[in-house]
Amino acid sequence: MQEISCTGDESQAGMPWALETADLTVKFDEFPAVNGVNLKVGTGELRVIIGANGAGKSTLLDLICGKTRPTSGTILLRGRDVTGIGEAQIARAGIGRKFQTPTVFKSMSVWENLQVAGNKHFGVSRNFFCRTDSSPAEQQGKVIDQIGLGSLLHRSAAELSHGQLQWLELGMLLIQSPSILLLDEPTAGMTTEETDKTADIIRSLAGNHTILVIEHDMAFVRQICRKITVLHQGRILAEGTAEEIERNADVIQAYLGSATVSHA
Ligand SMILES: Nc1ncnc2c1ncn2[C@@H]1O[C@H](COP(=O)(O)OP(=O)(O)OP(=O)(O)O)[C@@H](O)[C@H]1O
Repeated sequence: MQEISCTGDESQAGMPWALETADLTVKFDEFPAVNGVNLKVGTGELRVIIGANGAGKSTLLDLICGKTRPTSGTILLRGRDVTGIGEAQIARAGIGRKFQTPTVFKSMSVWENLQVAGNKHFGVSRNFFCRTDSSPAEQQGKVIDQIGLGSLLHRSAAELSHGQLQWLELGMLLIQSPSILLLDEPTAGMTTEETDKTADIIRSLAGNHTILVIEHDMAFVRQICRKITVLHQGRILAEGTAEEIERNADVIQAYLGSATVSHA
């Protein structure tokens, strides 16, 4: 397994951050759901975002992937200002978002789902979006290994377990070779075994992809052990390792000590 810095504080050696937000804010009817967020994520870093319900985590990802336009502030991808350019263009710039609810085609097999995602990518947007020199077949083989569904390729997606569906959806995203992956509660509803496997998959992807994960399950967060950003009422409350965050009095008061933590 590839070892990367736990903190993400490694020097960028003059290189722009993979992802940087400056004073990022969105207001809904004057309510600031995300409020002046300054986030810096290094290339290949695995960053976890935690916070109580309503802290602004999903809205932050919505802003980064272009689903929601900010009221003010900027979003830079590798130093390029992509603020307000829209979801499709952000995807072409290399950001892939996985939501909680899988959107696979249940009537198709695992293989066919990967084919559809691959064809869409290699057929239409390869020139804009591709981050790999692999052929479509090589890319598909690599992704099948990454998500561990090699023995289920001809199984109908309708027959997959919840965890297997989530991995398939992740594979459909990976086939598009995004440089930045945004994962919204990737272990929601999973068994312990599925959660462990998901941790392995995500850890193995870090380094080659910059990854932002929203997660409530602190045991899982500790397992993937990377720098954590804590959001509270739309603002960054704290950043640090799991150990630092779990000792932080403000975080304990605002989040970890509350009953809103689902699986901690
Ligand atoms: N489109 C919208 N219109 C109005 N308010 C919104 C909208 N989207 C989000 N909000 C509000 O912004 C705040 C942040 O919501 P968000 O979903 O980002 O929180 P979260 O941290 O992801 O919470 P959870 O863990 O429950 O998913 C909440 O108070 C929510 O009600």
